[in-house]
Formats: sequence, C-alpha cells, structure tokens
Amino acid sequence: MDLAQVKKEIQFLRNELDKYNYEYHVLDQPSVSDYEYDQKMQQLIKLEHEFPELQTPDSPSKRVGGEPLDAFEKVEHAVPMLSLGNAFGEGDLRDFDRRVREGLKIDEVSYVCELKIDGLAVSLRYEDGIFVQGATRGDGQTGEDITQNLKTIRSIPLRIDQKETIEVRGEAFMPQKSFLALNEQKEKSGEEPFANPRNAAAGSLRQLDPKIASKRNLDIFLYAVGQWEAGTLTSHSDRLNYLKQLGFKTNPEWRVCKNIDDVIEYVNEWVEKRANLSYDIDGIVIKVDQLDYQEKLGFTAKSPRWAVAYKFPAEEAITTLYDIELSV
Ligand SMILES: CC(C)(C)c1nc(N2CCN(c3ncccn3)CC2)c2cc(C(N)=O)c(N)nc2n1
Repeated sequence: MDLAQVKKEIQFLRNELDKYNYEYHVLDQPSVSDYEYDQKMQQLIKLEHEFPELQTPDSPSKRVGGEPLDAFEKVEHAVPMLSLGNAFGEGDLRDFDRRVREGLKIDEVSYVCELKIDGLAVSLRYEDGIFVQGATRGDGQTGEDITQNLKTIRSIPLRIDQKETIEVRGEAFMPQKSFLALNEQKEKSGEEPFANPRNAAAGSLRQLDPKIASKRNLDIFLYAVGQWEAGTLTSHSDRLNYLKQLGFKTNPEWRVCKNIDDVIEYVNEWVEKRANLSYDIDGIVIKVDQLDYQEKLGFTAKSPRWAVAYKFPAEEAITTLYDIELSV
C-alpha cells in the first residue's frame, strides 16, 4: 500500500473503532463482538506503528494514555464550575420555585430535573472537534488536568463533529458493580477498600498512572455546557439533546417539568426508584429550563439562583448493602 492508501485504511479503522466504542459504551448496544473489536484495534496499532508519522492524539489506540505523570498541572476554568444550593424537602423546593417566579415576575416556569449522580464533577474541553483537555472541578475556579485519565473513560468521545471550541461538564462516576468488584480485589490483596463509589471514582481519577485509571471501569454522564461562544440554543433541555447528538453520554432519566408540582412528583418517584439504579445518586438537580431566564436570575456568590440540588436523606440502607456484600 502507498502512503495515501495507508492513510485511508487508518482513517477507516479509526472510524470503525470509534463507532463500535460509541455503540458499546454510550448506547450499550454493541454491533460487533469483542474479538472483532480487538482484531481491528490490533490492525490499527500495527499500521500506526509502521507509519508513526500518521499517529494522532485522537486515535482510538491512544485511549490508555502514556507514561505516569509526576503531578497534575493546574487548570483555570474559562467559565467557573459553580456549587449548588441545597433543598431538603418539599417546602424548600416550593420556596426555591417562589424565589424563581418572583425573580422573573412570571407565575409559572418550567424546570429540567436530572438525577444527581454521586461522582466527581469534571470539565471536558474540545477544540477543533478534538478532546484536548479534561479537568476536575477543584475549587470551581482552578482544577487539575486529568486529561490522560479521562481519556480512559470509554464513553468520552475523543472526537466530536463540531469545530467550535466547547467545554462540556459532567459527573464521572464508578458503577456499583465495578465498585464491588474493585473492593473485592482490594480485600483479596489486603488493601484498604473504598468506602463508596464516589470515593473510588475520585481515587481512580487521582491516579498519576493512566493505566491504573483505565482498569477502574469509570463512566460519565454529561449535564452542562461551559464555554461555548457559538452556542445559540435557548433552553437547557435543547442543550442536553445537543450533547447527546454530539455523541456524549447523557443520563436518560432527565425530564422537563412544567411547574414545581411536577418537579415534586418526579422527586418522589425517584426516592423509590433510586435503589434500582446501577450507579449511586444522592439527589435530584432542578434547573430552570429557559436559558434567558437563567441569565436574568444570575448567581449568588457561589451558586446559580436558577438551580437547586434536592438532597435525599443520607441512606443507611445502601451502606448496609455494601457492608453485607463486603462481609460475604
Ligand atoms: C451547571 C450546574 C451548576 C447547574 C450544575 N452543577 C452541578 N454540580 C455543582 C456542584 N458540584 C460540586 N461538587 C463538589 C463540590 C461542590 N459542588 C457538583 C456538580 C451538577 C451536578 C449534577 C450531578 N451530580 O448529576 C447535575 N446533574 N447537574 C449539575 N449542574
């Protein structure tokens, strides 16, 4: 094959592997066997090895990063990653809704309700369609560059079909099954197990060696947009649909609620259904849907006036479940 043909073959393999990866890790609907995936990956690695000048950072062969780092670099968030005010009961939710409607001088406002994933908030930056930087939330202004570790999360696309610079935010987490398996492994090797999936996810993303992070089966749900000059969408729900269209993994349970009564119904529904999820949540996040209303309401010193986190009562049951599993 001449160089032009090799380039085409490499591009073909990359597209195939990215598609298989998306089907498996984002849609949970693989169209090929692991064997076929591995075969194609070996072909790509072989060609990239023979033609190093054709290597690119966004190749699917580059997911499990390079050498361990000595330390993480600091990253200044272009748009601060804020905190969230809390609500602990129906009364707090109605107070929140009243403040919102008074602030907007309207008598009904629609909200987006999202499961509050109990993980670690991270920010992913894409330039010219390439995943170029991933960072922890840190103190909201300054985080740590954990790009190499985030690249190992298979549901994070290394490329998106959008050329403008965009920062997307989400929660990296460890599914409960992966958490229990990891702790069993730690028990066996006499290591201290993690207390819960959130700590396990945080501990995994703080590993300086991406090969360790790569083995931790981390996952992510994206839920917000940070810097995006070109953004023209008018509602948060449109943004969630757009993130999904770009190939990001968004949580399938979010819902637009036309008023606070529907929000309260959604919250009560998930108090029950929470136990059936394959990942931990610690509440529901409620956001005013219209972006112009968000703009009008603005922020307090540290959190938006247009969003609140409804916190579930700390659950004894789940920890008991983990204790039972561990004691078995
Ligand atoms: C974009 C806004 C600010 C409205 C926002 N902020 C969030 N968080 C802020 C506080 N965060 C935080 N983290 C550590 C310390 C203090 N605050 C952790 C993320 C959200 C977290 C989740 C989730 N967990 O599933 C979610 N579906 N939507 C969010 N939306």
